[in-house]
Amino acid sequence: MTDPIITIDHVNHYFGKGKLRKQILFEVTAEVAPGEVVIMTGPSGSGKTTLLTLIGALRSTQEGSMRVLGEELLKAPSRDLVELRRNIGYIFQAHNLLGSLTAKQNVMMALEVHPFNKHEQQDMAEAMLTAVGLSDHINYYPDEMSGGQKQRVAIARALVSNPKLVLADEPTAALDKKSGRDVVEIMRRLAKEKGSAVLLVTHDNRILDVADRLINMEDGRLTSYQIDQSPLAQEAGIAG
Ligand SMILES: Nc1ncnc2c1ncn2[C@@H]1O[C@H](COP(=O)(O)OP(=O)(O)OP(=O)(O)O)[C@@H](O)[C@H]1O
Repeated sequence: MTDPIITIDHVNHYFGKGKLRKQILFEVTAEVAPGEVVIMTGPSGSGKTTLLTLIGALRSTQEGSMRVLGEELLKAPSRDLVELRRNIGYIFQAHNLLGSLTAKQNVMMALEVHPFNKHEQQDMAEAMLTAVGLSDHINYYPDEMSGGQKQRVAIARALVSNPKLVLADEPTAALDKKSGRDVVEIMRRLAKEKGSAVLLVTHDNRILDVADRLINMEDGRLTSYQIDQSPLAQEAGIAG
């Protein structure tokens, strides 16, 4: 059997010091396999983003074991974390595009640490922007694009290097129904074709069916559920 891309074992996480120290994650245990698309749902403030940033090596694991792409993150030296981050595609809420660069140049930046020449980088960036529906905006600057278009550039940037792991926090929040579906379909295709794992956090019940598996965070504890038992689906009256 192939190794999981993510293995989380009894992870606890705390914010604050001394009397203000507060536990946010409790004994979180989970695995994500290559090629798998996992969607994490859960109420605001339940710890989803905290877990995503721990998995993405953007925050130090404090307790428990966190293995990502074969690397143990607990007590890992920072140079290993830097290396690991190159193999992860991040789509977070603040899309952090560089205003002085065009859409294509922003996407090409993600290829700089990879062994492609300029010409290949340009072709790959254009192909990925086309895949997210931005073929007409390749040379636009962020200021000239809508929120949804900027989000799509950020998604193209995260996916262009075919990362083994994609972590996405509300990737469809700024998108209309069709664009939202398109981008999650692109992520799903990447997972299936390249054996990458995709873990995405969403409140968008229109995309839950894209997942192979659903997990739910509540008060810092993680549980699995079936799509027809989804708390979001039930809320929206689409259960069953
Ligand atoms: N840097 C921090 N310092 C202290 N507390 C924090 C910090 N970051 C998050 N928290 C707290 O940790 C808890 C979990 O936050 P987190 O952002 O992980 O939740 P979430 O499930 O992603 O919420 P949302 O769906 O609103 O994004 C919240 O109570 C939050 O206030």
